Amino acid sequence: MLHKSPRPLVLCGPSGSGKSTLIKKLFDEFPDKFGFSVSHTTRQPRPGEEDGKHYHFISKTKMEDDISKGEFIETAVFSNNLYGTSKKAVETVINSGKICVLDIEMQGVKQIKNTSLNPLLIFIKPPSVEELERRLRARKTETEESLQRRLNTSIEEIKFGDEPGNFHRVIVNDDVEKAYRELREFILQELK
Ligand SMILES: Nc1ncnc2c1ncn2[C@@H]1O[C@H](COP(=O)(O)OP(=O)(O)OP(=O)(O)O)[C@@H](O)[C@H]1O
Repeated sequence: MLHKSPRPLVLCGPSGSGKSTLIKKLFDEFPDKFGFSVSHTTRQPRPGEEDGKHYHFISKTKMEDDISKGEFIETAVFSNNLYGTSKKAVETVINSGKICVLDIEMQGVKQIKNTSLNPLLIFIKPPSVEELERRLRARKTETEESLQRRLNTSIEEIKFGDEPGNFHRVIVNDDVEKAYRELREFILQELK
């Protein structure tokens, strides 16, 4: 018998809002249930990031070439770098029988709404832009310039997240355990 695959999950939110932290908790608790759609990016790896696990790190020319061949579901320019989800990345997870989890930004969400993927859309919202700045500074992954770019973009992203109808759920990541409980309950309820 054919089984319809469960809806993919999309987590979106400003850089530093806590998407990776929450996704990691979900994978730690349910290693066999969820699988991560590994995005492509032209940005440099951060310390500890593995090619093929956190991202597929790719050159700008190769990525532009693959985009023109129609290999991507969504692409975005963020902080001077290209990001995107390849059709293959999502297929790999779905074919493994797991629920596909995508971490994508605002432009990608707009594009994915026009596909047949029909994902559950979750916005991870920081308690404030000031707190977002504190977290990004504490993470020590950004230069002053890329930090400012991320903070500037976050204002528009938060507006998009708050707009009724754009997401199925908005989760404020104030206390991380509380945010995770809310995420977990929402997902398990929706995917029952
Ligand atoms: N509720 C929280 N309270 C305090 N710090 C947090 C909280 N959630 C996440 N953090 C910390 O904030 C930083 C940003 O979180 P994280 O890297 O998960 O964000 P992100 O949304 O995945 O960012 P990016 O889009 O840049 O990858 C990390 O150092 C993380 O440990």
